[in-house]
Amino acid sequence: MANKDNVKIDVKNLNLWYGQNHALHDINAELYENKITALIGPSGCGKSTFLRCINRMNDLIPIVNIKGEIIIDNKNIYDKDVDEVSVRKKIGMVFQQPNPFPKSIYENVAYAPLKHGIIKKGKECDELVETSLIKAGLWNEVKDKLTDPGTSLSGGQQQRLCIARTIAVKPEVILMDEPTSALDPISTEKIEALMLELKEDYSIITVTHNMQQAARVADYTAFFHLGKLIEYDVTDTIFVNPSNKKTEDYITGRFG
Ligand SMILES: Nc1ncnc2c1ncn2[C@@H]1O[C@H](COP(=O)(O)OP(=O)(O)OP(=O)(O)O)[C@@H](O)[C@H]1O
Repeated sequence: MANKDNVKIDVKNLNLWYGQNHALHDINAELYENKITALIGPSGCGKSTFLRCINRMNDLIPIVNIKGEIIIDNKNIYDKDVDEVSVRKKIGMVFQQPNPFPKSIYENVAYAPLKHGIIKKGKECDELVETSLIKAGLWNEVKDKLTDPGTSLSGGQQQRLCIARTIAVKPEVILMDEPTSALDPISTEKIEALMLELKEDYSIITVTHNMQQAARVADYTAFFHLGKLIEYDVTDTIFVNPSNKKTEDYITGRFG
């Protein structure tokens, strides 16, 4: 796959084991800046595992063993001198189930930037909360009730709140693990529109079971099967003219 896009994340010979279970096999891929990359494939093929490698979330699981490199801005994030907290600040994550903190809407967005010392309380913080909520497309719906609990919002609003919370720490990459699978079609549409806006500022990697969603939003699509990256290309090629029979079978619904 030859193109002019800038590489943001370079994955080299990545292997991962959960104890004896070899879950990722020799993954090599260049993921691009200001693009949306969709990870697709049947259940258990390793999509979420791969996604979690990109912000070192698998480090939290004791039985995990990882070999290989993930190079972001010329630095392997698995090098010994890299601490995983700084990685997670740079690489934000949005989960399948919206998971606001049991705090107000305002505090959900302000908590991490205050904790990391990115901003001070007061005007600076108010501004960051506002711009993050605007970018997440939620400001107009919540500006008059910032002290209400985050959990009082609808599921779709909660997911946009989680996106605002992620943006507030100024990441460069946003990982999304099935961000719309718990949402209704209208909320899904809003999140997809938001993803297309956000890619102007961030590189987005998203796991999805929804083929239409991948086709609608992703610039690139990676098809995984049994822990292997079978095919990775621009989305149109994957959906219209895949080179691997397994990809074609999956896309056309013959398995998975
Ligand atoms: N925390 C864990 N501990 C042990 N094994 C795990 C863990 N998480 C995932 N696995 C195993 O790793 C393999 C890949 O799972 P993973 O969740 O990455 O797949 P997936 O493609 O995201 O699946 P799904 O679409 O169902 O979410 C599976 O065999 C799974 O059982």
